[in-house]
Amino acid sequence: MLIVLSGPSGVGKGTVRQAMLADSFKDFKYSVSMTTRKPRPGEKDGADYFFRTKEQFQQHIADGEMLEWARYVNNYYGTPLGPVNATLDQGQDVLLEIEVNGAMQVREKCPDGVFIFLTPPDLQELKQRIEKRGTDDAATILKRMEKARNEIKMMENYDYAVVNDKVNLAVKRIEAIITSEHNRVPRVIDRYRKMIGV
Ligand SMILES: Nc1nc2c(ncn2[C@@H]2O[C@H](COP(=O)(O)OP(=O)(O)O)[C@@H](O)[C@H]2O)c(=O)[nH]1
Ligand SMILES: Nc1ncnc2c1ncn2[C@@H]1O[C@H](COP(=O)(O)OP(=O)(O)O)[C@@H](O)[C@H]1O
Repeated sequence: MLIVLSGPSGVGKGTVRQAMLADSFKDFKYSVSMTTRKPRPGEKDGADYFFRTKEQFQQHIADGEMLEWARYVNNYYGTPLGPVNATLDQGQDVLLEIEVNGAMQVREKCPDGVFIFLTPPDLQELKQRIEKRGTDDAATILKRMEKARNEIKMMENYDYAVVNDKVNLAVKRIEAIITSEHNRVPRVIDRYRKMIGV
C-alpha cells in the first residue's frame, strides 16, 4: 500500500514518522526523497534525503526517474520512482512524506494510495514549532507560514486529516488508519476470489 503523508512545514511529519518506527509500527518503508536544498546539520545523504544539484535533479526528471516532483521555497523536491516500485513489489507498505503538489501528482498516478494530511492544532503552534526547530531563518519561516495557509486549504483533497496535538496520539491515529485501510474489502477481495475460484 502506498501511504502519502503531507502537512505544512514544521507540523511534525518527521517527528511522527520516527515515533511510528519507535512504536514498533515498522511495517512500512520510508521513501527517501531527493532535494536540491542544502543538508541541515546532522542530515545524511541517502538517509534523510538524496542531496543533489539542480542540474542533477533536472536530469533525473528528464530521464523519467521521478514518481513526482515539485518546487518548494526555491528548491526542488521529488520521489525517486525505483525504490517505491521495488518496495511495493515486495509487498511492503511505502510511506511518502511530501508536500501537497507532489501528493496530487501521486493521486493521479496511484489512485488507490492512502492520503493523510497532518494538521497543527492552530497556526500559532505551527509557528512556534518551526521556530523551536531552529533550522530556518526569519525570512524562510515567514515563507513557510504563508505556504502553510495555502497547504491547509488543500486538505480537502486528502482522505484523512490527523491533528498532531500530541505526538503519541497522532501516531495512534495514523496507525489506526493504516490498519483499517489494509482491511478494506477492495484490498483483500482478490485473494478470496482466487480461493473460491471466481
Ligand atoms: N513533492 C515533494 N515534496 C517533498 C518531498 N520530500 C519532502 N517534501 C516536502 O518538502 C517540504 C520541505 O521539506 P524540508 O525542506 O525538508 O522541510 P521540513 O519538511 O519542514 O523539515 C515539506 O513539505 C516536505 O514534506 C518529495 O519527495 N516530494
Ligand atoms: N505534537 C507535537 N507537539 C510539540 N512539538 C512537536 C510535535 N510534533 C513535532 N513537534 C516539534 O515541532 C518541530 C517540527 O517538527 P518536524 O518533525 O521537523 O516537522 P516537519 O517534518 O513536518 O517539518 C520539531 O522541533 C518537533 O520536535
